Amino acid sequence: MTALATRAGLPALLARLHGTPLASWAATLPDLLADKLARGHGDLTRWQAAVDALPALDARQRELAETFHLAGPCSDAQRAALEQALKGLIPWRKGPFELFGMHIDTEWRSDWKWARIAPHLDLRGKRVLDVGCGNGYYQWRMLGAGADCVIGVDPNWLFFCQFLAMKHYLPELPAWHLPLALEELPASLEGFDTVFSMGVLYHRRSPIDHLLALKDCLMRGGELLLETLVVEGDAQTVLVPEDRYAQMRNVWFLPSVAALELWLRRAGFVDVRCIDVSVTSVEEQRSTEWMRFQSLPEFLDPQDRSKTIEGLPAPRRAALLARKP
Ligand SMILES: Nc1ncnc2c1ncn2[C@@H]1O[C@H](C[S@+](CC[C@H]([NH3+])C(=O)[O-])CC(=O)[O-])[C@@H](O)[C@H]1O
Repeated sequence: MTALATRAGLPALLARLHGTPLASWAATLPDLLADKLARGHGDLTRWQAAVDALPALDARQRELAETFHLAGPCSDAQRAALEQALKGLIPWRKGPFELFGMHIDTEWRSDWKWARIAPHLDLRGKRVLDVGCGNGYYQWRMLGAGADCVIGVDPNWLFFCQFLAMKHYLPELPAWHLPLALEELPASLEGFDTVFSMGVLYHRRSPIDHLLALKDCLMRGGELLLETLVVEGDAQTVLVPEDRYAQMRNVWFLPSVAALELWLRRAGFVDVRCIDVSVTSVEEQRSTEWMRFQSLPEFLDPQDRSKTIEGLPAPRRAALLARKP
């Protein structure tokens, strides 16, 4: 097993999943990951070096329930080394993270989204899958909400390395990040109590197939939390952008909440309900020192912030809960 796979905590993951419906899948992961790592990504060596440069620090105080905050003894020299290593993993999109007196001011206030969603969930003792987990920000917050273990999948190698940076300080916590797309999981895993898909559906060309794949990961009675971009309208309203949406190229389907509820029911979910609809503000998504590219303020029409720069409805996101019967 490569050093990176070991650092990703695969041996502990295999031990954790022993005796569960996920055990046979887990057994395939070392080879799968080794194969992925061999093909890697051009920048992976640089990002890996940044993770390797993180100073050894004891995060003896941790707060994951209310926010992400780690603290413990840290000299000025160690804090400078920490900052340099973490800046080697820029851009930081999801967060914020507070560690050893350093604040990573990420592009997104992901804590705001979590505050809207978390009160509607009971994750205590649950085995959770976070599809499109990004850098794992929510995985740590899910543990803070009492989840028993959280596996995230996301094919992005930078986000994988950002996750490893946090795991460096929380090595024994039951969170794992696998650099895989949902489509790379086997059919009918049926091993999770709760599955999250946040910010992924609109990137999929076949949204109903995405819902079916998420259902396949759930045990009977398990719960899906689906969060995605929506538009206003009735059960037959869906926006398909002609080209870009808020400058993003790979956006396909933006349904209304009613249409999304219908899709979920057609995909075989029950107890479908919308728990939140929020228009994304320019305070929630913006450029920062840790993400210097353009962000939402530049993607909206400067004369009319209710529209994107392409003249489409500005980002509005809905979170829905649904159960697998
Ligand atoms: N097929 C796929 N399988 C798994 N992951 C994928 C796939 N396609 C894209 N991704 C990943 O899905 C994430 C979408 S971001 C949401 C992050 C977090 N969930 C959030 O809710 O902030 C979008 C946003 O900013 O909302 C990216 O990290 C992709 O690499």
